[in-house]
Amino acid sequence: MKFVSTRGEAPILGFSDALLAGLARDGGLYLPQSWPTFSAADIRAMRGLSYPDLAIRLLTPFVGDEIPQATFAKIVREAYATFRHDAVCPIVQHGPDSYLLELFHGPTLAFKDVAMQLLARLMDHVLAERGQRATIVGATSGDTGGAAIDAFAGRERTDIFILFPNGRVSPVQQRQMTTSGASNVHAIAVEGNFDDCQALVKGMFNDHAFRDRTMLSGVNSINWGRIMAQIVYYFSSALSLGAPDRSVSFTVPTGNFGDIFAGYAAKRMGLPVDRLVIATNDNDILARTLANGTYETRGVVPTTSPSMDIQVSSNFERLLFEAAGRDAAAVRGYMDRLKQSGAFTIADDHLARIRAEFDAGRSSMAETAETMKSVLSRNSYLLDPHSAIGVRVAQGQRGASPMVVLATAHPAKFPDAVKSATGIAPALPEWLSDLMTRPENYKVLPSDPKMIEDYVSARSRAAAERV
Ligand SMILES: Cc1ncc(COP(=O)(O)O)c(C=O)c1O
Ligand SMILES: N[C@@H](CCOP(=O)(O)O)C(=O)O
Repeated sequence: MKFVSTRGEAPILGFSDALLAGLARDGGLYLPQSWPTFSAADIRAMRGLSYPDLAIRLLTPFVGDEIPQATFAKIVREAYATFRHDAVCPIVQHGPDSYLLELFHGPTLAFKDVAMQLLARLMDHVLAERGQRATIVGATSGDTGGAAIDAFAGRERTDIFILFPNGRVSPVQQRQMTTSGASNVHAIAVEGNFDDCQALVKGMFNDHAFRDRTMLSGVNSINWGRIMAQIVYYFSSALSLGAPDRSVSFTVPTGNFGDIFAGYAAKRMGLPVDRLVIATNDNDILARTLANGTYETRGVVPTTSPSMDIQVSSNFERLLFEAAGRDAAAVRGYMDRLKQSGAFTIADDHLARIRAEFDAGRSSMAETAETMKSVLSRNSYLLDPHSAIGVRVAQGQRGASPMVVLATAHPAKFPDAVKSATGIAPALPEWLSDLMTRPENYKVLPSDPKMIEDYVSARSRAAAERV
């Protein structure tokens, strides 16, 4: 399997190189050159597989022979042994034909663990085989950072630098990033919002001299390895609801568009997915784009679902590439207009293809709080604010297929928002019970590309080896 950039001007890479590259050298995002597909009979034969076995079956076509099958299987099993639920990503029913896909049973209580536990082990393996070190950079609105730090802490071949918006993540999220104590972990509180952090990370990738000197690699969903791993739970949940003999719809709390793009990938691979519904908070750029065809950035508004306080939704570029019939020049045109004027209008035929697969809705902070309260009184189920956005938006959808809402985080990550909506302060699980008293270690830096690069460069062992 080879991987191509959405902008068509970067080298075509094999799996291991795409994994280490993160962002393509032309600023684009890697995608498989063609989608591996599974027939209905293939999918039927997946029924009853454990989550790790399903992951091995679905992901092997992407990995190919670059990692020996037995090694890949061992890595997958180790990654999912870190989860506290036997099913890894269980589904629970919360209404007639309505289900929640619980993605928060990993070490840091958010869906990011599903991909990150696998990605860290895969990168470690590839780096060890090559005898190399890498410098990992990531931007986070709260959950990616904690998951990445948990997965990479203490790993000999990587130094990890996570940029988070100072004062805009929940206290639990902040401490998951700042209390690891591992010497290869560097948490950086940036004076700015998530989009600033993401722009700084992309800027480091686009500075090719810096990129090459530090052996830069990324763990945001710009990395294909992240999306790939997230495909599996679309299959696992749909299989348990009768796929491939029944179609299933999904509503996905969305920010950077990585999670829902994994649902789109699952559909391309043969899973009978009916509708993919984008659920946004007040930062509703994607809901507006689907409604009026213009992708237009506005200022980020802080909300009670901080992980989704995002305007520049990176993975939408992958969808544009697909909707444009994989026309990289069209994607470059859209991205140039975004850079120049903060907006672009999607061509009618591209928009029609997007609307054929996706719907979108928005939940305000008041609606989200009201949903947390009503689901608690109706189902005795405590939602986190991000999952509540999914539930709220799904309520406005009508269709013949069962609706699965992705429950992307545990309520204990956002105790203030949950308490103010429901009166209940959710407790952290026992393995995190001392989190709020552990000593913190992080650096506050301005949103200044040069200062961030200098900070990373001075602490990167991969860069030191190149001096
Ligand atoms: C809890 C939670 N829900 C939803 C999202 C949105 O996911 P995505 O960025 O993949 O669209 C995020 C972060 O991205 C998150 O942390
Ligand atoms: N919500 C995310 C934002 C980064 O998204 P990613 O999926 O591209 O890593 C977070 O919690 O950091």
